[in-house]
Amino acid sequence: MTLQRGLPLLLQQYTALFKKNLLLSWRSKRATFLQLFASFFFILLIFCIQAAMEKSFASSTALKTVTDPTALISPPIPPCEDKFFVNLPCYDFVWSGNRSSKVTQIVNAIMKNNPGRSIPIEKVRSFVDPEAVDTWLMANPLLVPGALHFIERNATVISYGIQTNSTPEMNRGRFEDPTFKFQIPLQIAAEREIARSLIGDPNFNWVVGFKEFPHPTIEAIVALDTIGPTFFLAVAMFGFVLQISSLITEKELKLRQAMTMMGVFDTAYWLSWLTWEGILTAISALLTVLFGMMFQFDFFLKNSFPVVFLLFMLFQFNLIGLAFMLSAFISKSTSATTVGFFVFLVGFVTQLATSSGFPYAKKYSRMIRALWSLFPPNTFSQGLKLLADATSTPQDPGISWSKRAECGPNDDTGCVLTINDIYLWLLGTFFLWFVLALYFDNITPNASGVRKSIFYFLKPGYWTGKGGNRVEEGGICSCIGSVPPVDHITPDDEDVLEEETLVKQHSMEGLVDPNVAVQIRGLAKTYPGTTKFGCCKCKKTSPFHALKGLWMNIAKDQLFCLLGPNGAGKTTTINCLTGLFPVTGGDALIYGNSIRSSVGMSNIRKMIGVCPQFDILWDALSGEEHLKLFASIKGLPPSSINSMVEKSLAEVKLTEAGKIRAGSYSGGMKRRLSVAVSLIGDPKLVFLDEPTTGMDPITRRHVWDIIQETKKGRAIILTTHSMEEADILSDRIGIMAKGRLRCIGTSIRLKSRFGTGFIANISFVESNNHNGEAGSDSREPVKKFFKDHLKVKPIEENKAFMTFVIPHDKENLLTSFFAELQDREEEFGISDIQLGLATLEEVFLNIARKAELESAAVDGTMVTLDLTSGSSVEIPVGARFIGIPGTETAENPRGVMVEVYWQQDESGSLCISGHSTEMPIPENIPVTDPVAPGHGGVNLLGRRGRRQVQGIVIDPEFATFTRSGSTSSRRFSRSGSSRRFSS
Ligand SMILES: Nc1ncnc2c1ncn2[C@@H]1O[C@H](COP(=O)(O)OP(=O)(O)OP(=O)(O)O)[C@@H](O)[C@H]1O
Repeated sequence: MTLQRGLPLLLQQYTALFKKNLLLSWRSKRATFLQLFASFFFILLIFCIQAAMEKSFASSTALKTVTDPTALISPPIPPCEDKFFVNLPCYDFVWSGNRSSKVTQIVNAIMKNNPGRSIPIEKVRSFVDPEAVDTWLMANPLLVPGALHFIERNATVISYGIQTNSTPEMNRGRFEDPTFKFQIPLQIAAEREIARSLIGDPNFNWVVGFKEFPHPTIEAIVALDTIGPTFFLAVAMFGFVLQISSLITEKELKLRQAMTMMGVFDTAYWLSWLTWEGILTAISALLTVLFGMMFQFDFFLKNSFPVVFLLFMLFQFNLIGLAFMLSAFISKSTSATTVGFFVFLVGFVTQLATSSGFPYAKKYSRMIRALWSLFPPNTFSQGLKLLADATSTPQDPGISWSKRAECGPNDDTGCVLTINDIYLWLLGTFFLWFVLALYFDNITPNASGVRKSIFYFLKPGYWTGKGGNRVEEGGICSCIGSVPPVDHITPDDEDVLEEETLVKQHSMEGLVDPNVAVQIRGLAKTYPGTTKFGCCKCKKTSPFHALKGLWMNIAKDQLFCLLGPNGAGKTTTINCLTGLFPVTGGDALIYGNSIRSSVGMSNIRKMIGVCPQFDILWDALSGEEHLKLFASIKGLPPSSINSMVEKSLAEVKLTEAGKIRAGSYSGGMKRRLSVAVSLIGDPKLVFLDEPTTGMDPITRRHVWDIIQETKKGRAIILTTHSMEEADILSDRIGIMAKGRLRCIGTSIRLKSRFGTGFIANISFVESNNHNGEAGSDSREPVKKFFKDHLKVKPIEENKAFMTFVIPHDKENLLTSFFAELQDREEEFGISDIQLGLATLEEVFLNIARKAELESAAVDGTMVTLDLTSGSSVEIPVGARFIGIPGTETAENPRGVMVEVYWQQDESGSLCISGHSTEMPIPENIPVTDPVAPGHGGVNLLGRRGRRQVQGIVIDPEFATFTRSGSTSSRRFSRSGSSRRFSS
């Protein structure tokens, strides 16, 4: 099948990714609804706030057109309780000058003649002079709204003064003007009653009226002006947070990494997000303007539609660019809301400063304005201000499209920025964010801690596609220490050495065997140690050699199984081969393409399929959609995608579930889908990293069938922790430990070379009373037969069967031995004889133990073996047979020993699971102590502070003893390759 390349592939990827984005938004309806319709709720809120404000200012005639103003005629002195803020009991007014009887009469007349209400005596208080009033006021705050001070100068002159608080008061949105409410009524009353007193006519008519000018509406209440910037920033935050969260989720779940492995173009990835977010932003801005018009805001009605729409759209689009850039620095999708909240808070504060005039006025320097305008909420806030100013009074016509580059009539900033300038700023800063987003995306470490160099764009190869995609490790702010070289160790295993020699020979001769799919040439990977400089401390990690030089060939049409304990370097090998990690040394050729060259790697990506250890799935997409997406990314011809996807789903038995979202799949279904993804596009080389993890036995068998089927015509590299899986599926197995290949070959070869030997299972006929003998006695002859001929005892026995382990060195005796045993089956009461090789699990454990032992020898790692006898000895990690010092007796002149059983803990390290019963150390067994010379009885300080004895290490090569029981339960599986001797 010819895969798409170049521009058609870019377009195909772009379309598929765009569709993926659309589906993700569609599937998270609530979030998308909020992103699009949040403006409705905020505009409704602004509308309500505006209505409330208009209500509280209803008495203000500035908000109305006044053609026939009504006069305010001789307003009465109001009761003091009407004052907004007053302490009770209060006084309607106080006065001074009470030594004058004339003045007292005048005040009495004021109280009596107050229009509409006589003022009672207890509501008025008199004083001698103004100083006495001041002293009283000082001691009794908020008890009276005003004071009158009278002085009788002579018979025809009475002076008066008024004392009131002139500060207007606000209470719950109402406004109290002390001049009109208290001062003027007091003034009119005082003047009226002084005049009547002087004239001597108590009914003298004294009427004073107040009337404002007729006027049109002078001002409008624009709530949008004050709260608009904050509210619209909040609206834009929904899109911002969702965008950051989508991008980071794809990074966090390594979906981005998986797409990269499949050869996605960065351009297609970013453009697909940009277009989709552009569409959402445009719809959201359009809805904002329409809702604003629906609620009859002058801001939206008077300013021309494109002017307002463009401001909202460019602002939200700009924030999306900012989200792209910030996403490069965030590694957890849960942080998206925190980042959104932080940006909102900063925006809120800077918008407050902007609305107070900073720095968009001539008095501020251009530089400050430019820096301030980099943050989108600031320019947006200024844009809103310009549009709000242009509609602040009913007479203002708003800004039309043609006048967008002109300063408005109400512009009090000295015209430093027009709405058109704001568009240009928002557009310019968007491109700045976008370019920075691409740059930081490349130079900040991805989920695997890999990034490009900070000057990657300066390398010509980056632009020509020939190089420049090289990746390195460590954070931008971390210094990578020098990487110590890996010592080359000649493998001690003959098969590994042979493989290495063959590959080296091919490599030197420049030969590539046509049957070889992958040739690994001394692949080495060292994770660099880094030094991170924090504010108070310096964090150092040392370099770690994860791969120490791998040499091997993996043939076409072959399934190669890579086994090894946790941390052996299997995933690292796969990550290096798939180009996710840069290699430190060596190389690998995949169908002749070097993984060290970018061109080679881009060719390799087209011919590989990868099923990583983790599931590369979007919860919201169905199985079918996943396969279609990855098929498009790989460049399958569009016409073949549907049929290919159907076939793949059928292969992994997901046809029924194909339309269901992957989020509701079980763990096994997800793994099967990941396997299907790796096989899409008929890749020539497939990497399966623990593909059956988490599957039930039935599903696992099914996936094995799929793998068996797909083996034809392609190479598969499989890693697994299931020995059964490796045994069944693999053509060849390599076992790695501590970054090195420890053995390589077919399953049978490994079992025969590294297993304990042969396992013989003898089953007995049901009647245990054969030949008249009873109970276990009936089996004694069989035991004796094994002991006499092969010198082995049973490792397990019960009524029905016995199990013997026969060492390899007895192999030449086996044919005649089993022939005789078969002949005497009836005599021994045997119903079935099975002979098998040791299991792969045993091989694996032996190799892992050996590697641990080696590493313990280098590191000197010792552990304490607590013996059932109560004593304890220090032994090297991984040692199998241990002699106990000080146990020499006349009967056992060499002392006793135990076999130590090991298992791996959660971190993959070996730990003791038990030991056998003590047995005599046979004659002529060499004993070695790899850790401390002068073995046997070296005294060490034990973990409880006691002196502890170091055990004697006995070389397992010579330790061909039979086991006679153990302190831990050990089961020997009777599966594996076996020869069957059946009666
Ligand atoms: N990015 C990294 N930085 C530093 N060390 C790492 C990094 N990735 C892996 N390692 C180390 O490299 C070693 C090999 O890891 P790797 O994941 O290849 O092992 P593995 O054989 O695949 O193990 P498993 O069976 O658990 O998947 C481990 O000790 C691991 O801690």
